[in-house]
Amino acid sequence: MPSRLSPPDTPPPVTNTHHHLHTLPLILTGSLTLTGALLIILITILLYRKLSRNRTTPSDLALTSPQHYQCRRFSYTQLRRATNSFSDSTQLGHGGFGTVYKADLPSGTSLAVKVMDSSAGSLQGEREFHNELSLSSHLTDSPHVVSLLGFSEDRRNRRLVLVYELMANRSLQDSLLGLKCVELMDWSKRFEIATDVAKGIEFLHHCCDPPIIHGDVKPSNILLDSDFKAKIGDFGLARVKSEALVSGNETRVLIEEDEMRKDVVEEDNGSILEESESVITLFEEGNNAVSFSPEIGASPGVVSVLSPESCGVSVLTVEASPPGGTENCAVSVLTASPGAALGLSPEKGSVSESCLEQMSVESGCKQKVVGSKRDWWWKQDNNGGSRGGIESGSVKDYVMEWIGSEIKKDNNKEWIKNGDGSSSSTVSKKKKKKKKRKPREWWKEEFCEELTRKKRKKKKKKRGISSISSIDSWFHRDNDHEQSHNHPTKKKKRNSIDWWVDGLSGDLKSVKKHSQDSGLWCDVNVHKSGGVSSTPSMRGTVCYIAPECGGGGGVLSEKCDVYSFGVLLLVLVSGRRPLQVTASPMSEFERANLISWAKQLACHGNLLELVDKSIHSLVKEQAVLCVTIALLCLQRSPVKRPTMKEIVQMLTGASEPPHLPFEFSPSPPMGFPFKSRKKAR
Ligand SMILES: Nc1ncnc2c1ncn2[C@@H]1O[C@H](COP(=O)(O)OP(=O)(O)OP(=O)(O)O)[C@@H](O)[C@H]1O
Repeated sequence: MPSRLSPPDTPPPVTNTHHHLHTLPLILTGSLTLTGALLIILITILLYRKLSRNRTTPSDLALTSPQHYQCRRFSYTQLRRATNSFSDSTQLGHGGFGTVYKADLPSGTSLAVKVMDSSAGSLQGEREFHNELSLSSHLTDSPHVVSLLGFSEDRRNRRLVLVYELMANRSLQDSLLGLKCVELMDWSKRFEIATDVAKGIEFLHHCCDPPIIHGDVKPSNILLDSDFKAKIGDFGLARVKSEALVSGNETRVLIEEDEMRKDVVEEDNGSILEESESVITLFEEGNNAVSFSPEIGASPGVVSVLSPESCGVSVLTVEASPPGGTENCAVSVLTASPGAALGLSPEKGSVSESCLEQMSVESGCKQKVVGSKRDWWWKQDNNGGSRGGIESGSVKDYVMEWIGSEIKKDNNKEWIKNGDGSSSSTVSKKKKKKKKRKPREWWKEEFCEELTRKKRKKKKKKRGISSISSIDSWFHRDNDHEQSHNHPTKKKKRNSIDWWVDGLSGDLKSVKKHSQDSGLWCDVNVHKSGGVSSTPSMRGTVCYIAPECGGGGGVLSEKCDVYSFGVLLLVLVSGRRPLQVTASPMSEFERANLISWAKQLACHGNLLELVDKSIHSLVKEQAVLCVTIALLCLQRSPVKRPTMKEIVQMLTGASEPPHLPFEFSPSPPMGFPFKSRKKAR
C-alpha cells in the first residue's frame, strides 16, 4: 500500500498580523512624535508671532486700537505706486513733520498722502499721526473740515502715512501768499473763505462733543478745494477740550515786581546778580510779571539775566557764583541781547560788545562770550516747557534781534540813518529837539531813546535792581493801552516798540526741530526781500498763537483758536504775512507787524488802509467788519474775545455788526464837548 506521504510539516504561514502588531507601536509612536513636533513648531510659531507683535512699535499697537478701525487702512504698496514711489513730482507740500504727496489711484481717484517724518527721534510726527487718527471720527460731519480718509504704514521702514481728500488748490498759504491766485483777488472769495473757516472752527468748538480745539489755525492749515472753498486741516496739534485744559507741572510762579526785587536781593548775596540787575527765566502773558527761578545766585547754574540798562537784554550763564562775593565768578554771555543784536548802542551808534564789557566791569566778574544766538534761543527753549516752546517774551526778544539783523544788513543802512544821512548815534539827540517826529522814525527813536534813558537811570542806581521793573516796562506793557483807557490817571507811556511787537507771541515748538535739522537758529524765514514768513515751516506759529497759549505750558482753550482766527482774518484782508518787511524797509517798517499796524489804523479810524490793494469788487462794509472782528479776536484778555459762534453770526449778518474794542476805537475830536457846550450857552 502506497504510503501516503504526509506533507512535510511546514511551518504555519506567518501572517502579517504579528508583524503589524510589532510595527504598530512604532508607527504610532512615530506619528505621535511627528504630531507633537508639529504642534510644538506651531505653538512656537504662534508664540513667536505673539511675542514679536508685543515687541512692535507703539505705532503698530496704536493702529490696532478701535478708533483706528474707523479709518480705512490703505495698502502701502498701492500708495507707493500711486505716488510714483513718493517722487518729488507728486509732492504737494512739506510741513514741519511730514511731506504731502498727490496719489493718483488706478480707479482715477486722487488723494493727498502725508508721509510722516520718520527721521530718528521724530516722535512729534508719530504723535501727530495718532492724534489725527484718534480725532478723525469726531470730524466727519462738517463740510468745513478736511476729511481724513485713512492711513497706511510701511512696517519695514517704519513709515506712517495719513490719507486725506485732495484739496486741489492746496493751502491758503500757497494760494494767497505764494501763488497769489487771481481767484483770491476777488473780495467775495476772501470773505467766503473767512466765513467758511469761522464755520469750521465753530463746528469744532460748538458741535463736537467734547469740543475740539484746533491749536494751530494758520493759512497753511486752511486748505482750498477746486472751487476755492476753505476747509480746516491738520489736526496734529488738536485736543479735545478736556485734555486741552492742561496747566499741570509747568505752573509758573508769578512774582509781583516788588516781591521780585526783594527776592533777588535776598538771593544774590552780593553775587553777580546784584550787579546784573535783573533776573528772568520765563515770561508770563500780559501780567507785567516775571517768573523767577529760585536757584538763581544760590548755586552754580544757568541763569538768564536781562540787563536793559546796560545794553538791552543779555542772557548770561552764571558758571560759578561763590557765596563770598563776585571776585572769582565767571559769567558767560551766551548771546547778544536784542539791543545788542540790534547793534544799537545809543552813545556809540554800534554794537553791544561795549555794553557787555561795561557790564563785566561793573559786575566785577570775568565774562566771556561762549555762545551764539542759537545758544540763547536754546536756552530760552529749555526754560520754556515741555513742548520745547518759548515764551512770548522771547518772541519779542527774537523779533528785536531780527530787527537788529535787518538793520545790520548793508542794504538797510538807511534804517539807522536820519533823512539827512546822519547816523543813528545822533538820532536821539536830534530827535529831542524836534517837536514832531517823522512817522517812519518812531521805532529807531524808541530804541535809542529807551536805551539811553535806561543807561542814565542805571548810573543813578548803581547797586539797585530796578531793572526788573525796567524789563517789565520795556517788554511787558501788554495791557497798557487798556489800562490807560480805563484809568487815565494811571496812564503809562507805551513806546513804539511795544506797539510794534504787540501780538507777536508764539509757541515756537518746532524751533528746536528746525534748528537741529537745518541749522537755522530760528525757523522764521527771512526772505531775500527782507520779508519774514512765519510759515510754512512753523508749527504753533509765532504771530498766530495766542499769548496765553505760548510756550507749551499755557492754557489751551477755544479762545486760543479765536485769537489765531483773528490773525488769519487780518492776513486774508491784507493779503500779506503777519510779520513782513518789504524791499523798501524804511517806508514799510511801521507796517511790518500786521497786528500792531491794524491796531494803530483802528485808533486812527482808518481800517480800510489795511485792505490788499490787489483786491477787486471790494465790499467796504465787509472789509471793515472783518478787521473789526479780527481786533476783537486779538484782545489780550481771552474772556473779552468773542466765541466762534458769535463770530459766525457777525460774519453772516445774523447779529449786529460789532464795535471795535474800546482801546482801539478812534478818540473823539479833542475839545468837542466844550465847544458844543459853549455854543449851547
Ligand atoms: N489734503 C491736502 N490736499 C492738498 N494739499 C495738501 C493737503 N494737505 C496738505 N497739503 C499741502 O501740503 C503742505 C504741507 O502740509 P502739512 O500739513 O504737512 O504742513 P503745514 O501745515 O504746511 O506745516 P506744519 O505741519 O508745520 O503745520 C500744505 O501747505 C499744503 O500745501
